[in-house]
Amino acid sequence: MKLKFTKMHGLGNDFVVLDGINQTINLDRQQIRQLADRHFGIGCDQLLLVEKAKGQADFRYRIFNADGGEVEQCGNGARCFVRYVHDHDLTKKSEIRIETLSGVISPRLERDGNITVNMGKPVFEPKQIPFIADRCALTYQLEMLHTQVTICALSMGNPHAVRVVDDIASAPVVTEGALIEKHQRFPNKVNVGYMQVIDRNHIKLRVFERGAGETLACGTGACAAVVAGINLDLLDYQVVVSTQGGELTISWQGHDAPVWMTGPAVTVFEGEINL
Ligand SMILES: N[C@H](CCC[C@H](N)C(=O)O)C(=O)O
Repeated sequence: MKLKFTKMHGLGNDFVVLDGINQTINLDRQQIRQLADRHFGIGCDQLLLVEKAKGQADFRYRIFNADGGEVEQCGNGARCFVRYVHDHDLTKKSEIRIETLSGVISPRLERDGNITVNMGKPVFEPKQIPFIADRCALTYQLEMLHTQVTICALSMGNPHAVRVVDDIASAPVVTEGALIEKHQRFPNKVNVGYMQVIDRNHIKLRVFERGAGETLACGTGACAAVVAGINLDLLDYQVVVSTQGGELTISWQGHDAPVWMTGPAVTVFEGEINL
């Protein structure tokens, strides 16, 4: 099967984007893993599928991690999605509504080339983790680590666990992140963010992503970290998030307000692959 694809990234979080409107796409988990493989395939953190909307939105947006699992949300991917549908003449609108497994989000192309996305409302998930939730901070014994770890567990449509650390460079992102990702406290596994607070309007962030490992940037992870930081009274309502791949601007007014994310989206190349 010949498959046309577009290679894109949002701050180095990279994607294979497929047009499921003008070509029929039926990939199984193994085929997605193969496309995402950086040696035997194209290579990406996530595969994004553009489809016709099922409801009133403009498009359906499906997201698959490099391990082949389909997930609820991807923030960097949402910015690439709107850039893609514009560049491929699938829409003339500068703001679109896209259906995801966790609801409808609306990315908007800005005049400066950046993209702003209403990422929806954060949800704190004490109910899913049987521990006493002190605001959003859950302190519990991580059996595998035999240490006391304090995290904020919340959802941006996809699950996130956020830790505040003093030094992002030495944070145990790959070792501890891999353990928390699959910890039994998170029945659907979890994305693990490590946040260093620089000041009330600036953090540094690294994320060990569920189903992909550490990525250069994570959009929903940036949203989750800012929400957690505001909730812990460490941050003001608008924050620059410095990731290894570049900067995102995240804002959240608190309570029932949605989280807003602004950042870039880049097309690297178009290609075709025999699968
Ligand atoms: N690994 C995530 C999906 C991709 C999220 C990330 N790439 C973003 O930009 O939000 C999960 O399993 O929920």
